[in-house]
Amino acid sequence: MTVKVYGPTYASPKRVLMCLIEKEIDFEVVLLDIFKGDHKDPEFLKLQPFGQLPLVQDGDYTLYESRAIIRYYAEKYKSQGTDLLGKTIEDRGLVEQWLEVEAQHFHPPIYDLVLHVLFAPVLGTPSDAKVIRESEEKLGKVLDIYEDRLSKSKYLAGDFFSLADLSHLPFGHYLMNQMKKGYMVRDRKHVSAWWDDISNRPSWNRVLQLYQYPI
Ligand SMILES: N[C@@H](CCC(=O)N[C@@H](CS(=O)(=O)O)C(=O)NCC(=O)O)C(=O)O
Repeated sequence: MTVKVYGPTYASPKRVLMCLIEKEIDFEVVLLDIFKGDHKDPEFLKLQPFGQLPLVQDGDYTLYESRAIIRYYAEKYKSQGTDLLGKTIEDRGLVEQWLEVEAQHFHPPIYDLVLHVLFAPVLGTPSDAKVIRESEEKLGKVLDIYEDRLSKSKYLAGDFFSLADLSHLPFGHYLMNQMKKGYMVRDRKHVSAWWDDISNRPSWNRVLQLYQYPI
């Protein structure tokens, strides 16, 4: 049964697409338009009660929350494609640690920047300069910690590319491209080298080639 990924053009679903490509898992997609409210359609809400993307359907198994989905497939298909979880339980602990750091420390400020810098002008919602300034300050402090970590380790969890690195790509792409805030990465030598390494992976370039961002 082919995995069905809902909402491939949006950022969080791109986490899932990259994981599936790295694990050599076939998939098909279901296009939805957030700007038309497709994600709030009652039929979709029966599958994803929070009305967010992604959702995946794998036969009669349905899953949402992008980070849960990538953990599921990385584990289920551990023996094929790229090993994204490390070799030992200690490796796995560090993969989980940096996945949580991405979700709890990297994502919130960058998500606020995306909303206030990119989406606000399109949606006609407020673009709050104070939120933008504070989010950039918070993100800068997070990236300083990344700079220290990546001065000692090629990737976040160790000397291997993992889900932790992968999880940063969809919103990091916004920072480096649409938001034109690449200086936040380029001003940090080790973060910059790390970003160039992970964002040049064929799997990520395949995702970008297949499914354009909406903004
Ligand atoms: N924690 C969720 C967040 C998903 C999420 O915020 N998706 C956005 C799209 S994107 O920001 O990832 O591009 C969405 O559905 N937004 C619509 C909404 O929140 O109403 C995940 O990681 O799957």
